[in-house]
Amino acid sequence: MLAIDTATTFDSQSAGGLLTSALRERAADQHYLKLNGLAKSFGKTQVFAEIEAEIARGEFITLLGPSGCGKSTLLRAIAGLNDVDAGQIIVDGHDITSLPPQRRGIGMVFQHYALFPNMRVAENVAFGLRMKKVRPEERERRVSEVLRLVELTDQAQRFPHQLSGGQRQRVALARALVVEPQILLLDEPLSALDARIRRHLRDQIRDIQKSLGLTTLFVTHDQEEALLLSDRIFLMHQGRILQQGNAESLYTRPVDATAAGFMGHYNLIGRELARPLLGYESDSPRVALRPEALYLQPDTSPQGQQDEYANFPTQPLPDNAGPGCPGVIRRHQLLGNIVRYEVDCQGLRLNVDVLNRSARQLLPRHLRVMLHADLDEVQALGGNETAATSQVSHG
Ligand SMILES: Nc1ncnc2c1ncn2[C@@H]1O[C@H](COP(=O)(O)OP(=O)(O)OP(=O)(O)O)[C@@H](O)[C@H]1O
Repeated sequence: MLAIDTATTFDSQSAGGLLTSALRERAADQHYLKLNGLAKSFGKTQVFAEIEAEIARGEFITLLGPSGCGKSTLLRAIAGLNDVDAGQIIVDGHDITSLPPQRRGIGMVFQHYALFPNMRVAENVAFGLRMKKVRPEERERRVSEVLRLVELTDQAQRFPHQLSGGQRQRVALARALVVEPQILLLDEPLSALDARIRRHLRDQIRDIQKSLGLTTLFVTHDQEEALLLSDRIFLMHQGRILQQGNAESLYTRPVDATAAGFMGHYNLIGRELARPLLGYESDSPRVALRPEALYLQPDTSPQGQQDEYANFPTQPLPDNAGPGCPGVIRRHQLLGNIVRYEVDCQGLRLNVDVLNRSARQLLPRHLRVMLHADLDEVQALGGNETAATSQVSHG
């Protein structure tokens, strides 16, 4: 009896202990990389300020924003290539803010692959290990492993000038990975590549990152790339993180007009037009609506051009469709499987996306249409659209 009691007590204590340490570990994993109040200026130019972020172990984060908003400088600061004026960078509980780059355990790939032209692929990849005085047999094992990972085994003995742009960038990636970094930083690694290679390498990077569970920060100004790749996106504007969240929350719930303007080709509509145009009452000064949340129908009023509606693309209206507002097609752009129409309505030019099913269904310029909004998708926006408030939405 006593033995059983003792055993029970012992078990529950050890289980409790295990549980606590598992919880502690999980909590530490959630805050694996912390950026606390980072700020940086070059002379009088403030590049970024008040950067606050918590990144989980294994997360893929994209820093997204227009040119000059401070993405690269922030990434370089995390790598230790730039110092910061204020704030801390914490990795796994350790403050690395003042450590030199080589002691941070961070790998970085730049837009322009800085490979050594006189070294073969395998030597380029082995360089970091050589610097760390890793033994030759271990070096060889790790180089061949990482070359296999980036699918370059067959190119190991080539020189950089004998490789395509995509292959060179994969060498750069292999070079960053071979030293087994804790964090991988990618500064627009795809932007010098053509569209097809870019898509392939993008998928490859994501697969490798997932298979290694590697905490990764990726810089781009391409919103499609950000939406496709990321666990979370940090949308940057003028040196601040304007909004952070997963792709769905950034795309469908922008915090303000700046975020809306950058993320989804949103239509921004002032309060005074929201009612006549959409049939939407708003207390906010502006509302935003994605192009795919607007629907086109033939104009059945006497002014409509009945004989031109024969091939009108059928688009069932959503349950909560607005009453409709007459408009006129001004032009269209073909975006692959989407046709984006510009439609004039109440003095505004609005973007409307329609599935590109058939060339016969393309709507001609000057056609009169009715425009209906999906009222469930209307986003009311705050007043100060350029304010750099940071909203965290893990949604
Ligand atoms: N070494 C430097 N000295 C002075 N100003 C700099 C320096 N590096 C960057 N800047 C300035 O800091 C601002 C942010 O630059 P940064 O390269 O971080 O932006 P970015 O968002 O990465 O832009 P891009 O997408 O064009 O690369 C820019 O105004 C740039 O001119």
